[in-house]
Amino acid sequence: MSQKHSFQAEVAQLLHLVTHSLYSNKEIFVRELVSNASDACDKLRYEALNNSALYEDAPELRVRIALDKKARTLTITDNGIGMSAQEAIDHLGTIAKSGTKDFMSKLGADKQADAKEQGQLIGQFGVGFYSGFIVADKITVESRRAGLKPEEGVRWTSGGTGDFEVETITRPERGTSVILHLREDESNSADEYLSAWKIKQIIGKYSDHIALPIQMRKEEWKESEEEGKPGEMVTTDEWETVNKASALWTRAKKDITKEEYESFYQGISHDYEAPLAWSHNRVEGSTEYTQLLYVPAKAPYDLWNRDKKGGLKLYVKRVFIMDEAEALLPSYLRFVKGVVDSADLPLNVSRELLQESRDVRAIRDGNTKRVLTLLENLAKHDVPATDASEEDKAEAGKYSKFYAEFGTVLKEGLGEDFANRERLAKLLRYASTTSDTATVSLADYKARMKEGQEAIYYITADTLAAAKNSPQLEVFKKKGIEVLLMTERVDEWALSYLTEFDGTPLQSVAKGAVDLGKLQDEAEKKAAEEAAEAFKPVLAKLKEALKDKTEDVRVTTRLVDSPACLVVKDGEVSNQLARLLKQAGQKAPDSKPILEVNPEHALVKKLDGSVHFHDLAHILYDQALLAEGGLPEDPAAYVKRVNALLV
Ligand SMILES: Nc1ncnc2c1ncn2[C@@H]1O[C@H](COP(=O)(O)OP(=O)(O)OP(=O)(O)O)[C@@H](O)[C@H]1O
Repeated sequence: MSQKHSFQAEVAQLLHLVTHSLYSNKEIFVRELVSNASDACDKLRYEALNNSALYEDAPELRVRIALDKKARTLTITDNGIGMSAQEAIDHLGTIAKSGTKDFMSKLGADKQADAKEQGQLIGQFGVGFYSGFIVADKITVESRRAGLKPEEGVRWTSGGTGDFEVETITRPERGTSVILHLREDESNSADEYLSAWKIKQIIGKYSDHIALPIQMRKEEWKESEEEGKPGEMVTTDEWETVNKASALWTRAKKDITKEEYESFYQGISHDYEAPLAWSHNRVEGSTEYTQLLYVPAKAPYDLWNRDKKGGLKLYVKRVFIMDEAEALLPSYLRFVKGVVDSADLPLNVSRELLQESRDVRAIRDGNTKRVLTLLENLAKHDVPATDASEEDKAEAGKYSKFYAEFGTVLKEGLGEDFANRERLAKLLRYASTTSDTATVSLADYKARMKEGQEAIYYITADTLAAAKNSPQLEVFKKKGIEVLLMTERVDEWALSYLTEFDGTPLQSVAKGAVDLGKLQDEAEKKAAEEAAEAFKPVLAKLKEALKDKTEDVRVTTRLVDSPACLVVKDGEVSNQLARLLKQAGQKAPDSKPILEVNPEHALVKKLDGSVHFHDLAHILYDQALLAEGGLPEDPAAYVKRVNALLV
């Protein structure tokens, strides 16, 4: 008796996408189904650690692929953990991963994305089992969970539209068979997957690294018995292993090709693109492990999400233990993908135990160092010297590409990883008053510093345009002093952890009094002091008029063309960050800014003795706020005041 069930809405949606947008990359279904089969064997091996009876009489784990040209089926069979009827209903009818669910609804809402983009996007999540429907118009799954009786097997059938059927069957052998009934259409393009040669080629491409043997029926050349007729390849009953069947990371580096490294990455990450770089090492010493770490070329759409599970696949002595072992990397490196195989951890290690293990801490430190070294190498060769080797030239541009994708999260490291702060600081890149793109390193900046310059100057703003045109920059521009322009939300927070670089302090040009030190000559200093002295009575009146809005009003030399600007005290959060915090509904410190005025400006000069003093004072303040991207507290009052002066 079979029972009908409906797919969860998201599955139906995913299935629609799978069949409509992945046609350009059909063959990935082999990788996905073989990877599920291999996972099922990993799970069995893991559960059997405590219950060896689960192996029944078949301890040799393997995956078999059988082709039936007449029936037009391709069957992938594993003798792994298998599924009970309820598990088949739960796992093959719903999407458990909440990330994928969110993503599906986002994708559904974004009608702009074309089919190819959608294909690439869903590829990031791994469509998994459902990818079978790219080539099949019906899938039958027959399974029996290890430990259950033969009569407790299950058959799951679906045409990949709204529903699926489930019935109980007798299945003596443990594990799962996924039977794909290949799609029949005008071109019968799915037929190519009935060719053993084709399947072997795909396995070579995606699944060579799978540690289990993947077997297919051996084919042999048979001469024809009839005279004059040509011979042909015939399928024998014998199974042969068609993959290398050794975990890639356990092999020696020199025996692994670039293509193998890349396809291994694609297998574990579901990424369509090749990785940007990788590092593969066997670490010996007090903690022994193998690490294979990849930096992807593209950031996932939810990279910013600090709660997103990142992390590496953890193996202990080649036994798969868990995915997304986040304890193996700090959060700011959550984009790194790869594998760690430890020789020391206990096989029954849990996520909780990982957090406390000293070995894990040593592995995490080791992984962090490796990734930083990898990035440093990319950075070093980003712009190759003219006499660089071909190998070095191949690395050109990779760091810029990396930084554009992942620079923002790397910055989180300043606040998170104190031990590596200096190394991280060297990896940072910013736009500056001499470069619109984020290519200036702190070391480049230092090398270009003016004679007598004592600080690395920077400004934070919402946009590059706002940063570039900010009044606080005027004196720096006039004197030809470079200022770093920072426009990311994380910048100010991150820089609060980096007060100096290589012995030179970092100084926000919007915080504290401007002190150009030796960059200002004596005559300039004297003129400024005199101007301040002469301006004292006006200042006193200004302070009084603006006492509710400002902490202080003072004369400045940082302005050239603008009448006024707002600054905050050293060590306080900038006005811009305070606004961001408020917008995000978070508590922002309620400190008042300091208004700095330019005594040389016509508008400021006009203040003295003006009948409109009060209005002018408020306009000055509101304009300073507008100039840095803020809004007057009472915009209507501002407009009224300006208009009163205009008419
Ligand atoms: N061959 C199999 N043996 C046992 N269980 C399986 C098998 N194939 C799939 N499953 C079960 O079905 C679930 C869903 O599979 P699916 O491939 O859609 O997603 P996944 O494997 O969890 O995710 P991903 O493929 O992105 O890693 C699996 O988590 C597993 O529980």
